[in-house]
Amino acid sequence: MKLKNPPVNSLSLEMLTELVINLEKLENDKAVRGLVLTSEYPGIFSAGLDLMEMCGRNPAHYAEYWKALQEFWLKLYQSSLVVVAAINGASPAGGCLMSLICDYRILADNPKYTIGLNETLLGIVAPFWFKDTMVNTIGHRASERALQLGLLFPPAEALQVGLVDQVVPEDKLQSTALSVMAQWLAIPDHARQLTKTMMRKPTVDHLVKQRDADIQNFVSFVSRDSIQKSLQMYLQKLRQKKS
Ligand SMILES: CCC/C=C/C(=O)SCCNC(=O)CCNC(=O)[C@H](O)C(C)(C)COP(=O)([O-])OP(=O)([O-])OC[C@H]1O[C@@H](n2cnc3c(N)ncnc32)[C@H](O)[C@@H]1OP(=O)([O-])[O-]
Repeated sequence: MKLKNPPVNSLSLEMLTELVINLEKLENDKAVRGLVLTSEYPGIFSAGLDLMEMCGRNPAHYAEYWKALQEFWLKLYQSSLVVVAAINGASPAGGCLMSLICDYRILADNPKYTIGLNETLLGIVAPFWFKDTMVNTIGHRASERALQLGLLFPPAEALQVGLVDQVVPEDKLQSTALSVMAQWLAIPDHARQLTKTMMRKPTVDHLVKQRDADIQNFVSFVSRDSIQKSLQMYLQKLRQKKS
């Protein structure tokens, strides 16, 4: 599956909805057992959550957006398919989250392709289920440091901390993803799927139990004037960088 939402594959409401629909289609297709997730635009895997969905909208919109994000996370994190992320570009914040909920991550070796949960740099806070997903991947201490500092790791560091499983030359990314997929598909589906469920259930339950409270929390957080100001300033910085 190639992510294709120009210019930066941000996770807009529409994009999240499409992703969930397409995942469902693939999961219902008995001929499909695995999915390689990559970007149509080499250089950018995904810029993460769409800042335009979080700026200057009303509370009902924020609630709808957050619910769609939760839905996507729940769907992909619990997918019966083997999901390999072939990360061919920058992967900040929600882009990193999307890779973390796959089963295996391969990052193309390019110093510009950084990955991490950088929310604090925007003056916002990664929610507990982003944090849980990261802790499950790289452990508590490394997550605490990465989250507080909003670290975006270049490939060698991402590999060292365990945020990705492999770093390969850019032209080997797709072939590596396919050989990793073959290795995972050699395992009987039912045993692998039950094991995945067993490993991920506590993290899933944590969110499922608090879904509504988490939505309320996001809505009141993102509606604050101070947060709106931080997000606007960050967007302005992105635009200035461009000019
Ligand atoms: C509690 C909440 C938790 C939050 C989690 C998140 O994921 S928060 C998200 C955290 N995400 C980040 O911190 C990542 C921020 N983004 C980046 O760091 C870079 O865009 C890049 C490295 C992804 C690509 O670099 P590049 O030099 O190739 O591209 P460029 O920089 O020139 O951008 C092109 C256009 O896209 C625009 N735009 C960009 N991102 C977003 C976005 N997320 N959304 C919407 N729009 C976005 C940008 O403004 C510009 O628009 P313009 O001026 O044409 O109207």
